[in-house]
Amino acid sequence: ANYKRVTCPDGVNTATHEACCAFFSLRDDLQTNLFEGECGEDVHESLRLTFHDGVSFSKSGAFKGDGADGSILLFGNIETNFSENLGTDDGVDALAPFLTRHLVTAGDLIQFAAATGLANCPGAPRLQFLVGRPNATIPAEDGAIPGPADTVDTILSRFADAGFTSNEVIHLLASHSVARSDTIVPDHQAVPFDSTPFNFDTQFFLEVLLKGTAVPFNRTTPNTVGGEVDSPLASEGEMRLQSDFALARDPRTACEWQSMVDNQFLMMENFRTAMMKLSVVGQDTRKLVDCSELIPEPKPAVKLHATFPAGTSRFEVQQTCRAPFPVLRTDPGKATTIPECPDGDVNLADCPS
Ligand code: HEM
Ligand SMILES: [Ca+2]
Ligand SMILES: [Mn+2]
Repeated sequence: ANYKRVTCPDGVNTATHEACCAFFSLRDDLQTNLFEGECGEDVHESLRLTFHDGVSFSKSGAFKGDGADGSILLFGNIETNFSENLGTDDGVDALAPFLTRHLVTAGDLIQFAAATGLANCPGAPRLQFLVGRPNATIPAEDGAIPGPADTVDTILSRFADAGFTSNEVIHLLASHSVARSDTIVPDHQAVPFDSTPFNFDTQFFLEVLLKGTAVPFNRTTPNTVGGEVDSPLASEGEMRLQSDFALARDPRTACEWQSMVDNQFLMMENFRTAMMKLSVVGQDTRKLVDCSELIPEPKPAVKLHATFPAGTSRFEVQQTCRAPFPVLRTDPGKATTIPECPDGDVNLADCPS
């Protein structure tokens, strides 16, 4: 019965299964020495690794690899060079030391770092966490991860081959509510995808639906090769991915996308459920042990309702789904700068650590 708890070798903690014991000290180490209790860059990068590790899997056999097996950490010198994995070397470099300090597998480490770190993001769901993914023995293959310049057809078929429905693809993109690009805008890092990159809120789903007008940093044209299109908040420093733009408007996915605008709890539940799947792609779940008890209770949402950023309104919504659009307030005043640090600071150079 599951009420029996084991005492861990550390003599302090108890757990439902001894396989969970290694994660107490890992959790403290990650929170203290990497995430610092915040929803910052290292949390975002860790969360992104779950995608680049897991979606390399292929049901059809078109690509070799065992999915959420930690291959991107263990074969980082190979996989981080794939063009769609541009920028993942940051997350790999950040997590690698934890692999040597703790007796856990690389696949478990990626999922644990993502779930633990995400709990620092206000409004995030508490993710399931299973233990026991064997270490990857081979690297993933190049070409398996869809990129931001890809068509909706390409993206949906690649995700389908990894085991995901089109609805689940949209659910996973809630991750882009806590996301910034380091590689697409030339000479700029940490360029956000929504106006609240440190909050797991529905602003992302709203803002991607607004009419794009320009690209950030006074450039004249988007980096289309890099998958960039015009953003609605260029003067605030926000950018937009072509893939997000297209998925928000495609007849196959637009209604699923719109359904999460101003629906915090639906977005949380959708993401939690889709992440249960992403975290075990290619794995035999019968051999995994549930250690979800190790995942902290996430910070509550600070902004329950989506708002039109100052200067925008429902007239800028490019709606292709026929369902009624939620009625939202517009932020008062003039457009404000998007914070660059989790503590609200607007200068990247001043972020802690
Ligand atoms: C259609 C599929 C997807 C595409 C084309 C895509 C593309 C991208 C791109 C181009 C970046 C910016 C990387 C950089 O320049 O630093 C990014 C960032 C990010 N992506 Fe995705 N992504 C997709 C799906 C996902 C999924 C499924 C997840 C996780 C569940 C995810 C999580 C993230 C996160 C958290 C970041 C931010 C990383 C950071 O701030 O450092 N993405 N994505
Ligand atoms: Ca956000
Ligand atoms: Mn980054």
